[in-house]
Amino acid sequence: MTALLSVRDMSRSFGGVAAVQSVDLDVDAGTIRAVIGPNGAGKTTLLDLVTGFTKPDSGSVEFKGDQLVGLSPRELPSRGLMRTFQSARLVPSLTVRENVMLGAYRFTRARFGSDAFRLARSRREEKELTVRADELIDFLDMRHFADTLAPALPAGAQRLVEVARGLAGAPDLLLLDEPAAGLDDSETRELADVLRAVRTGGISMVLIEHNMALVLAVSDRITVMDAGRVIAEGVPKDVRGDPAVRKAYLGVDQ
Ligand SMILES: Nc1ncnc2c1ncn2[C@@H]1O[C@H](COP(=O)(O)OP(=O)(O)OP(=O)(O)O)[C@@H](O)[C@H]1O
Repeated sequence: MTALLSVRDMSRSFGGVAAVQSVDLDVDAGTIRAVIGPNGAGKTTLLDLVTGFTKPDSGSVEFKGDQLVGLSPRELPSRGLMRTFQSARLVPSLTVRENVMLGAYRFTRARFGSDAFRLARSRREEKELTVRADELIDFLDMRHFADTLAPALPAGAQRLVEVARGLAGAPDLLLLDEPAAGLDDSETRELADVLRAVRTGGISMVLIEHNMALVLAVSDRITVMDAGRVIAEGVPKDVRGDPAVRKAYLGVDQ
């Protein structure tokens, strides 16, 4: 089976720091791939390399058979790739619904055509986007927040809005950078249910996460990084028992 996403021999240094060194990463269609590792392991840099926010020193990224290296981040949503960020990047002057709608703008075509035509189309598209955003907001059980300005939300809820915005782009692959940061235990369990439902809906995911309960609950395969390198890869049961992982990630020597 060909992987949906295939990262090969990816490297990037910043000055003397080898943030990512010869990393391979595969994500099969319909699966969740977790990337874990201690602070500074290179997880976010890897995501930045895949999504064009950082240029690699060397390496390739194949997604649905196309090379992504050299593309700008803006080009990726229309190819079916969406991401979230480590700290929520919601637009503070917009409501939850409007923030979610932003994720779906790749579906709008109103910028083409004559003015009158454009206006009519833009109204219709705005309505479609609203319906789409509300479906996702309902899916995340956040209808009571739909008209709230994003900064007024609790931190945990803001993370979920980021996830909803990513889903609004109807991606084939959603890259999630620490979606459980700031969530309490019950919110994290809800997030696990959401991610499983998203996978059932056919969307694959890369999950960068420190919360091991979430990682073990939802991941099909786990990649473990330390100091820029992959030190282990496999199904959760095997990775959890790997001595190198326990030493590097959990700080235990047995
Ligand atoms: N733009 C940059 N300039 C200089 N150094 C950088 C830059 N981005 C990342 N680094 C360094 O690269 C290394 C990997 O950082 P990265 O943020 O990818 O790790 P991480 O695994 O995501 O960590 P965390 O779990 O804390 O988010 C770190 O040593 C970091 O300081």
